[in-house]
Amino acid sequence: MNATLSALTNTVHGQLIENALGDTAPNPPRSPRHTLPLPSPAQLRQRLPCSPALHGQIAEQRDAIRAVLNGDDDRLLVIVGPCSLHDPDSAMEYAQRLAALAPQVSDQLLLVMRTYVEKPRTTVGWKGLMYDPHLDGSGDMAEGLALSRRLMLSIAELGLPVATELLQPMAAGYLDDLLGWAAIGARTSESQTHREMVSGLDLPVGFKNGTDGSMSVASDAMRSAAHGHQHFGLDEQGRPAMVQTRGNLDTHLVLRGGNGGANYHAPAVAAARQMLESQGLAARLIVDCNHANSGKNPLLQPEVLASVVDQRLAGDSSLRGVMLESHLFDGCQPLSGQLAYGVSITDACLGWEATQHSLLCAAERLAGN
Ligand SMILES: O=C[C@H](O)[C@H](O)COP(=O)(O)O
Ligand SMILES: C=C(OP(=O)(O)O)C(=O)O
Repeated sequence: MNATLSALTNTVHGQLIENALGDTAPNPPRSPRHTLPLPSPAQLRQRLPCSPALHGQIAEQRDAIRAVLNGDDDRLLVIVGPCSLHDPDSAMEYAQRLAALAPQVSDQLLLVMRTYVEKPRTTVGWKGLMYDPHLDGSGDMAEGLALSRRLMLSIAELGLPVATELLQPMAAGYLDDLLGWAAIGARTSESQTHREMVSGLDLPVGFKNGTDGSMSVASDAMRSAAHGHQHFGLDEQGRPAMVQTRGNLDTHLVLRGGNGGANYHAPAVAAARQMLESQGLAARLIVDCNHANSGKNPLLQPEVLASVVDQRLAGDSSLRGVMLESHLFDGCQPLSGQLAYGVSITDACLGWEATQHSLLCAAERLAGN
């Protein structure tokens, strides 16, 4: 390994780019990139298979989520869990708690676990378990893919529907058979490549509004993804392929706020609904309670959730779901030194106790108690 590569593997995250590109980096690599082989999606699926029973469960969960989003089931969809998974033990402890809560609220809420293994970064930072499972910048993506798939399988085996953000279209084939729901994030809703990918997925997908608050990038995305496409992609064996898709009608808008502030209050929700309807799209909305809707203060998420419940009780049936960023404990921590157990290393989260309390309250209020 040359000196720059070894500096990359030994350096704390956040310093990586500086060390790789900075003036002081010894022996910069001659080639601007270096490649290492990865297994194909088919190889990983064969190594970590989804059993026929689990496959059936996931198909039923997708239909249940579709029924909520279409309004055939008037429960509220709740996509809840860590901003990112970085430690299998705390991820599984969280999943076990959520799986125990799910039946207590299932008359009113359909719980789905955020199982996020890829993180879009504003500039640079840790990009998720799939990219760097050892949390040390070594970028062991082969292990990252396997660990991500193993975790999703274990969470699904607890009976929970699994949700993730699909960020790298080439990586979707390693995991998409395990998903009940997927998001396209605020930074990629405008991307044609992501819209093409969604058009070939057989699952409900939420497009987030842009980081600037623009809702039209998401409605354009919904219209694009509803169409069939022909696009460049990979087949199951990882070979370059022309992919032909059928179009995905199970998409919706996720309101996450933007640079101008929150967009979960009734006037913004009404504007979103009107915009969708004026374009011939179904008015199906999910409110992300964190990000710009909480001003990145995760402890405000219960207030956002309570507002969605108020709006539902006042008769707004376009609000079909919410998303919460929640971990075992409140807050977040930098990725350096000894990490505290159950605390996010990306966006700050709401701790489990407050999460459970707000979901129980929401269920009780929706039940009319
Ligand atoms: O939810 C996650 C973050 O908001 C997103 O990944 C961007 O994070 P960053 O601005 O810290 O890079
Ligand atoms: C990155 C996320 O959100 P957004 O795309 O809204 O910033 C997320 O939900 O993890």
